[in-house]
Amino acid sequence: MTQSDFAPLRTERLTLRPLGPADAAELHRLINDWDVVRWLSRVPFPYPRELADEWIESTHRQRAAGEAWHLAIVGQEGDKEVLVGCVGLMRQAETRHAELGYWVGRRYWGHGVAAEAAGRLARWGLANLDIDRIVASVLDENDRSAGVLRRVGLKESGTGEAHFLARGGRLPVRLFEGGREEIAGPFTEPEPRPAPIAAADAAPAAEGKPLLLVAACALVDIDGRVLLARRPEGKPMAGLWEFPGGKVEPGETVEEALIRELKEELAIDVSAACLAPFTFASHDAGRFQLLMPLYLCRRWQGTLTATEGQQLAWVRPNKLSDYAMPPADKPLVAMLRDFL
Ligand SMILES: Nc1nc2c([nH]c(=O)n2[C@H]2C[C@H](O)[C@@H](COP(=O)(O)OP(=O)(O)OP(=O)(O)O)O2)c(=O)[nH]1
Repeated sequence: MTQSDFAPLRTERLTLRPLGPADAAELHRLINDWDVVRWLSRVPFPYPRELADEWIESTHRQRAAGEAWHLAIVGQEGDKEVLVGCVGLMRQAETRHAELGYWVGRRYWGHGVAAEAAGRLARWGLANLDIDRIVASVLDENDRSAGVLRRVGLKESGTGEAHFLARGGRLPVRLFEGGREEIAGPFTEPEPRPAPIAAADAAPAAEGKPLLLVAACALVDIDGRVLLARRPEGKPMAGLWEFPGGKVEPGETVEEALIRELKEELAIDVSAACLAPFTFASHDAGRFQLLMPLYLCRRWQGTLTATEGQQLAWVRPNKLSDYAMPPADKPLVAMLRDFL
């Protein structure tokens, strides 16, 4: 397993990348420090030099197995890249959550490095892993780390106990957790555009909210499977699976918008004649009312490609509910399952 199995994640000041054998000496120098280790539950003190090599090796195995993503936090000092600390996500498959952990070398404290790195990895995890929540815990008196978690968007949810290896016993911890809405951003669009129905005599949307018209399509393949696409990191509801499509732009018909979106997102050509109206979603999305006609389409031209790097999945109708989807889509899934 090489470092290239994971594309580095970047933030304004940092790079999060897999650890390599060449990081071991510096990692050991940074972590073999009581002021760092005393806050960490699974790390011994003193920290043996060989453990750095063994642990780095194990991070590759865990990533390959889809169990944990431990990454180096790398910063820039002049034109030199320096190891600053580590950040990790450990997945709990049964409960669809991942535990967030991090540490930063003492000389890099006080610059917001931990929140920047942990926030990036948490958002990446929610958008790309099969998880719905991020959890974390901090030693009771670790206010600094509690502040980091709050900045990432996690909320304090209770108390517990954890074993602290270097302290040789169980100690009280504060528990934190957060989901997509808190960590990856609000579920609503940042700037609701004016309702596409702009005519003075158009019916006002519920409660006078702006209406967001979104065209969506269930592409159905020869085996009766439906295509779902995963909303990428950075968009509202990142990590949820949806029907391909997008907002209807001013001046477009719903079909024109869908044909454009399917071309942009999937590189396929669909003709209006192949778009069969199926049903629609009408959903109160907070600041706007979402109105989403859903079409069925079984014929298209071109090789279906994820042009925006989004994850795609062909899903049997009876498996659709295994995929986390936006709340507006829930009734559509049931209807599709009955129909297909
Ligand atoms: N395409 C699609 N959008 C959905 C579904 N369910 C659902 O709630 N939505 C919502 C999410 C967004 O608020 C809105 C679609 O917006 P979008 O951001 O995907 O649209 P777009 O492709 O035009 O994106 P952009 O150019 O603004 O980035 O509709 C669905 O199944 N498919």
